[in-house]
Amino acid sequence: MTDPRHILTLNAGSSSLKVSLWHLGETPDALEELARGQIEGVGDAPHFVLKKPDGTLLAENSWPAGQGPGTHKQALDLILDWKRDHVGALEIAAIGHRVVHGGPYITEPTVLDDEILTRLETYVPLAPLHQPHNIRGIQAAQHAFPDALQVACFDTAFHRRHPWVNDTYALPRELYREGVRRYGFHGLSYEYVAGELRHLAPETLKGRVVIAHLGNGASLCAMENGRSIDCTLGFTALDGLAMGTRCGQLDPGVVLYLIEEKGMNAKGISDLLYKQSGLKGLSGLSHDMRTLEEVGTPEAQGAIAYFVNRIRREIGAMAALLGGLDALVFAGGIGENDVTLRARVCENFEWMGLILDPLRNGARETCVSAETSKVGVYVIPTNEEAMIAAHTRALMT
Ligand SMILES: Nc1ncnc2c1ncn2[C@@H]1O[C@H](COP(=O)(O)OP(=O)(O)O)[C@@H](O)[C@H]1O
Ligand SMILES: CC(=O)OP(=O)(O)O
Ligand SMILES: [Mg+2]
Repeated sequence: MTDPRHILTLNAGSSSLKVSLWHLGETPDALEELARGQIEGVGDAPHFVLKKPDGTLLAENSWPAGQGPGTHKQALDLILDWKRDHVGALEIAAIGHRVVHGGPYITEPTVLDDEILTRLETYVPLAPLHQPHNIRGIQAAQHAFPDALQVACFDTAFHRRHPWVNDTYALPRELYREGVRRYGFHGLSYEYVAGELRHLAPETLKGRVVIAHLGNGASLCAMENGRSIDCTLGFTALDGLAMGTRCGQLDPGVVLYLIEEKGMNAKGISDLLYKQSGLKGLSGLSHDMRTLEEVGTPEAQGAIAYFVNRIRREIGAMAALLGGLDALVFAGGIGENDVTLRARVCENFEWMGLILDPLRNGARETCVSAETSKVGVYVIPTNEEAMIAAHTRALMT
C-alpha cells in the first residue's frame, strides 16, 4: 500500500511564492514530485503557473495590477484552493520552507516552533528582501496546516563551517561575536548541485570546486572536499557579484557618502542597494538578463560586462584560495540557460587550465569543458525544492 502522505515546499520571495508538492514513497529517500509552480507579482499583477514535472501545464492564471492575490497568505490560499478543487483532499504531513537567514548558530534544517520563529524574526534586518517573506510564508502555512510538521531549511546552513578567516570581516571582534559575519547564501542550491556533481564526477567533488549560482540573486561558492569554504555573499545577500537589482560588493565609504553628502537615510539606502542597483541600476532598464541581451543598448551591454567581469574576478580569487581549480559549475536561471554568458565567463582562463568546448556549451551538455581542459566545466540545473523536500522528509522520520 502506498503512503498517502505528502510534503509541500514553500519558497517565499519578495513578490513571489514558489511551491512544490511531493509524494512520500515507502523508503526514506523515495520522494516523487507531483507538481511545482509559482505565483509571481504578488501584490502587483499576479501570475500563477502550476506544472507537472514533465512540464504539462496544470493551471495558469493572470490578474491585472491590483487584483488577484495581494499577500503571501492569499497566494498560498489560492494554490490550496486549486489543489482542493482539482486534486481533492491530500494529506500534507509536512511543509518545508526555504528560509534565507539562519544566523550564526543554525547549521541544519530545523523543525519550527515559536522560539525558532521568534529568533528568525531577529534576522529580518539582515535579509530584508527575503526573510520577512519567508516568515510570512511560514505563518500562512501554519494557519492553513495547523497539524503539519513545519521545517525551515536555511540558505546559510551549508556555509556555517567556513574557516574563521573566510567568516569574518576585519572589524573589532565584538562585532563578530554579535553576529556580524560573512554568512553566505544560496546554500540549498549549492548543496543540491554538489550532490549532483557527486553522482557525475565523484572524484572531482573531492577536489577544488567553484559553483556559480547565477539567477536573480547571484553568488559563487568555493568548495573543498564537498564542503563550502567561502561564498561571495556575506553578512547580507548584497555582497559579491552584481545581481538583478542588488549592487554586489561595494566600498562601505559609498554608504557613508550617501549619508553624509546626499542626506540619505537607511530606508533610502536600503532601497537603492537592494532594489535599484545591479543589472537594473547599471542598465537603467531591467533586472532581467534576457531583456538586456535582447535590447543590446550600450547601457545594457555595460551591465552585462560588469556582471561577467565580477564573476571572473571572483573565480580567480576563489581559485587562489583553493590553491587551484578542478571544476567550475554553472547553475541558476542565467548559469543554466545563457550559453553566451558562460562563454564570456570562461574566456581567457586557459592559463588556469580551463577551456570551454563551444559546441558542448552551445548544445547545453552537462559537461561543457574541452577534452584538453584540466578544469571540468559543468552545467547542473539547481533544484532548491528537491533539497527542501529531502531535508523535510529526513526530519519526519
Ligand atoms: N535563456 C535565458 N538566457 C539568459 N538569462 C536567462 C534565461 N532564462 C532565464 N534567465 C535569467 O535568469 C534570471 C532568473 O534566474 P532564477 O534562478 O530563476 O532566479 P530566482 O530563482 O532568483 O528568481 C533572470 O535574470 C532571467 O532573465
Ligand atoms: C539569497 C538570495 O539572493 O536568494 P535569491 O537568489 O532567491 O534572491
Ligand atoms: Mg533564486
